[in-house]
This record gives sequence, structure tokens and C-alpha cells, in this order.
Amino acid sequence: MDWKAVGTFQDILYHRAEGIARITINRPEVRNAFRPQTVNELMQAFQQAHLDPEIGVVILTGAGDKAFCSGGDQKVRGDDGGYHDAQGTPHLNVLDLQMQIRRLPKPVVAMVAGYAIGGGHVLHLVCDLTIAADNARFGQTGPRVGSFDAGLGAGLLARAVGLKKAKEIWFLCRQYDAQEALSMGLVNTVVPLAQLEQETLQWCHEMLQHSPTALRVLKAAFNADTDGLAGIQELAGNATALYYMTPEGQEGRNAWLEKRAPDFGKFPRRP
Ligand SMILES: CC(C)(COP(=O)(O)OP(=O)(O)OC[C@H]1O[C@@H](n2cnc3c(N)ncnc32)[C@H](O)[C@@H]1OP(=O)(O)O)[C@@H](O)C(=O)NCCC(=O)NCCSC(=O)CCC(=O)c1ccccc1C(=O)O
Repeated sequence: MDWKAVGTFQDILYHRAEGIARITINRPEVRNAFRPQTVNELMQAFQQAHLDPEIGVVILTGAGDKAFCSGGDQKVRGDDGGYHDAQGTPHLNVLDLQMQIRRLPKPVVAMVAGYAIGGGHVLHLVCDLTIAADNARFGQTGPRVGSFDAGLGAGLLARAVGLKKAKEIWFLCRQYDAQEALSMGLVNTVVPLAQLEQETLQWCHEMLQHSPTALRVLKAAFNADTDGLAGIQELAGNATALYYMTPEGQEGRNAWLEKRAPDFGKFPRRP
């Protein structure tokens, strides 16, 4: 793959090639923990991938082979309700990033080598697919380090692995290896570390062969019940976009622009 770097970031890397965007958390010295700067840059990169018509699939990964992401950077966690940015302002913006990944109308694949822990574990969870290296380790640490994600981190985990297992993961704060993660339905496949990128790209290329609209609507459908009315809004937005592409939808707009009554009678009432 002839990856091309895009943009200038401090905490992440953004590459694109052959219809795939690869977004890398680039703080290996702290096992790719995220601070507000990291989350802001991730949100910029995901927005770029969202708007880029040449991108059909997005990979989220971490730099190096020791960690995908170790969650919120505990060294900048303040006492005032969040993680401090360079100005000392507290943030909890990883929740916006989680929703942005879910609302991005293209498949997002977590490519996990090493630790996916704490908020980093939730990040892989909110991705559509997870390809794990055989050295991957998964777990939540919140109750041990004075934190919890009672939103998607709890609810989505329960949907993925079942309620009892999700409670075990959160209440005991154990770590699980890649094979255990596979057997509980937390990841899609496990491959030797040396084959991680190749395997992930293979999955991406397979998805790129398929109808982008079908993948887009399916993703919205899979998220709709978990996200409640906001999920239905996302799913329904696809219906509106498709309706705008029909002569029937266009007749309403054209009639209004032409200052005449719309003629919807010519459109069939399909059974
Ligand atoms: C990940 C480990 C298991 C890796 O262990 P190991 O390989 O032995 O490496 P270490 O020697 O421990 O670490 C190397 C180096 O990295 C630093 N580091 C590791 N993780 C972090 C981190 N999360 N923050 C800051 N720094 C980190 C470590 O200190 C070392 O550096 P030194 O200079 O040598 O000290 C292990 O490292 C580990 O267990 N890490 C901590 C995992 C953890 O507990 N993460 C935080 C969980 S809480 C969270 O993620 C918040 C989620 C959240 O953001 C959120 C949740 C709900 C609502 C809102 C929000 C929100 O928006 O904030």
C-alpha cells in the first residue's frame, strides 16, 4: 500500500490509500493513551474521512505493537471533572468521538495490537469490526482507577458479550487475551502480529467491493436500537437522502421552485 500522509497532527497520524483511511493514535510512550489534544485530532481525522468521497473504509489503530490505546491519559486527569488540555480546561470529549465513529456512514475497523484497555477498550468496541493480533489484550480498569463508562462502554459491551460477561469485565477489571476475546464475540478474528495489517487490509478491500449505500444503511440499522431516537434519526436520514434522489422527491422541490402545484399523481403507490 502506498500510504499518503494527510495533514499535520501532533498526537495522531492520518494516512490514506486505495479508498482506505488509516487513523493512528501516535503516543506509544504512554501506550497510546488519549488526552484532549488526541481526541480533538481524532475527531478532525474522522470528519475528514467522513467527508472524503474517495474513502470507503476507515481503520483506527495505535502506533507500535504494545498498545492500541490505554484509555484516558491519567497524567492529565484533573480533579475538576475531566482531562486537562494545554490551557488547563477539563474535557470529557471521548464520548463525542465514540458517537462520531458510530455515526460515520462507512465501516470503521479497529486494528488492535497489544493493549486495548479502559477508554481504549471502549474505542475498539464502538468500531464496527475488530481485527486483533495474537498479542492483543483487552479489559476495563475503571473501578480500579476511579472511572467508569456507564454509557456505550457498559451497554454496548453487554450487547457484544452478554450481560453477565460484561459485568465480569467491568466489576473484576481482569485482562483477556485475544483468543478469549474471540470466543466471547468481542473481536472478529485473531491473526499473528506480523499479519495484522495485511489481514485488516484484506477485510477492508472486501468491503470496498460492496455497495457503499448498503453498508451505510446496514451500519445505521445495527446502531439504531442502541442509539434510540438518535439512532432512528441516523437510519431515517438515509431514507431521506435516497428519497431526494428519486423523481418523486424532486417533483416536490421542482414544483415549489417553479411556483406550481406538485403533480405526485404520476408516481405509483407501490404495494
Ligand atoms: C496499558 C498497560 C496495561 C500497559 O502496561 P505495560 O506494558 O506494563 O506498560 P506501563 O509501564 O504500565 O506503561 C508504559 C508507560 O505508559 C504510561 N501509561 C500507560 N497507560 C497510561 C494512561 N492511561 N495514562 C497515562 N499514562 C499511561 C505509563 O505510565 C508508562 O509511562 P511511565 O513514564 O513509565 O510512567 C498499563 O500501562 C495500564 O494499565 N495503563 C492504565 C490503563 C488505564 O487504567 N487507563 C485509564 C482507564 S479510565 C479511562 O480510560 C477514561 C475513559 C474516559 O475517557 C471516559 C469515560 C467515561 C466518560 C467520559 C470519559 C472521557 O471522555 O474522558
